[in-house]
Order: sequence, then C-alpha cells, then structure tokens
Amino acid sequence: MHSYVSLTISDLWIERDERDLCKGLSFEVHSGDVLRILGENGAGKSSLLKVMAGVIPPLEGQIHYSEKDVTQDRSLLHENALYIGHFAGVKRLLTVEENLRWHCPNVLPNELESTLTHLGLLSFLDSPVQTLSAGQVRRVALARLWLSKKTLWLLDEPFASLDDKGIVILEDHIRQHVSLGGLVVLTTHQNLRSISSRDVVFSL
Ligand SMILES: Nc1ncnc2c1ncn2[C@@H]1O[C@H](COP(=O)(O)OP(=O)(O)OP(=O)(O)O)[C@@H](O)[C@H]1O
Repeated sequence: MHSYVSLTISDLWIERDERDLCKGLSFEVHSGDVLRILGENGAGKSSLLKVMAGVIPPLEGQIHYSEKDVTQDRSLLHENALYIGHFAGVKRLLTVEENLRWHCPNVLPNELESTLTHLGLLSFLDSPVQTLSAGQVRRVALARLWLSKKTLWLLDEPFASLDDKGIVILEDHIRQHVSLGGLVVLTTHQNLRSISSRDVVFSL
C-alpha cells in the first residue's frame, strides 16, 4: 500500500520553440486517481508530462508533490515517480534482462521471471531489444511498472503498439496500482476500457 500523496499543478506556462502550449494551467490529483491528459496531436500533452517529470522546465508555475514544492528541486519527485516517455527509455543494443536490471538493479530473479512471464517476454530474456517487435519493446518498457515500487506513474502513450491482451494486462495493472493508493497520469488517444479516469483537456 502506498502512503497518501497528491500532485498539484499551479499556473503552469509551457512554451516550446517560442510557442505557448499552455498558460495558467492548474489541476490537482490524489492517490487513487488516474488522470488522462487529452488533446490533439501537437497540443502539448507529452510536453506537460515532461515538465511534470522534470525533463524540461516550465516557463512559469509550480509543481507540488504532497504539498512540497518540487518545481526546482526534483529529488523528491525522482524518488517517487516513474516516467515512461514516448520513446520508452529502452536501450536497443542491450538485452531484455540487461535493460530491466539497468533500471531496477535490485530486482530479484523470481520477480523478474514472473513479470516477464506475465508480459509474454520470458523467452526473450537474452534477446537484444533491437530484435523485438514494437509491441514487445513497449512491453519491456512497461515491465518497470511491475518491478519498481514508485507511487506516481507518468506514462506517455503507454498503450501504443500493444495488442488487445497487452491493453487488458496494462489496464488491470493500472487499476491495481491506484487501488493501492498509487497515482497515474497518462496520455492516450484511445478510450480506456476498464479504468475510470479524470480528464484534463489540453488546449490553449
Ligand atoms: N524537442 C522539441 N523541441 C522543440 N519543440 C518541440 C519538441 N518536442 C515537441 N515540440 C513541439 O511542442 C509541441 C507539442 O508537442 P507534444 O509532443 O507535447 O504534443 P502532443 O500533444 O504530445 O502530441 P501527440 O498527440 O502528437 O503526441 C509541438 O508543436 C511540437 O512541435
């Protein structure tokens, strides 16, 4: 069970290439919430997730994690948040096992085995990621959701390339995570089948 957390975005102004993506954006989410960021292609959904993850800075505004200001000092967020971006953060020359051990060095062998079995990847343990299909690469990236103990998940298009079975597995896992007090912020262009979400529509 995760302890109770909140994420508060206040008056956020994000600009990229001198183009405003949002100004004065504010919202708050808590343990147990799934927040879905909606918007057209290019609206700025991924940029918002990157700002929340500390990958790019906002022009103005604040981010609070459990009421502590993490806009500048991201250490608390880094301890508690897992960001999986569009490009999945997997190293294509490394094997599946090497990738997961890189991100989760303390993983126990049985934990790794059961997660990879669940995700249909066990027989690819020793395969370099560059030899996998797009959906399998996505599964390797998402395996960190089973192996890490982070409370806040920031997921950019996590369902991209997944087949029906993969979508069900991931939705089940997200539901379980929030039922244990986790918090999930995600972008997706598809309808969630079995998850109730709060939505933020991203447009100027
Ligand atoms: N690395 C970058 N450098 C400069 N501008 C960028 C960069 N990445 C994205 N942008 C610009 O920021 C704007 C928002 O892009 P972003 O990827 O956040 O949109 P999105 O809503 O996630 O789009 P999509 O639904 O297509 O994934 C776009 O106009 C894009 O051109």
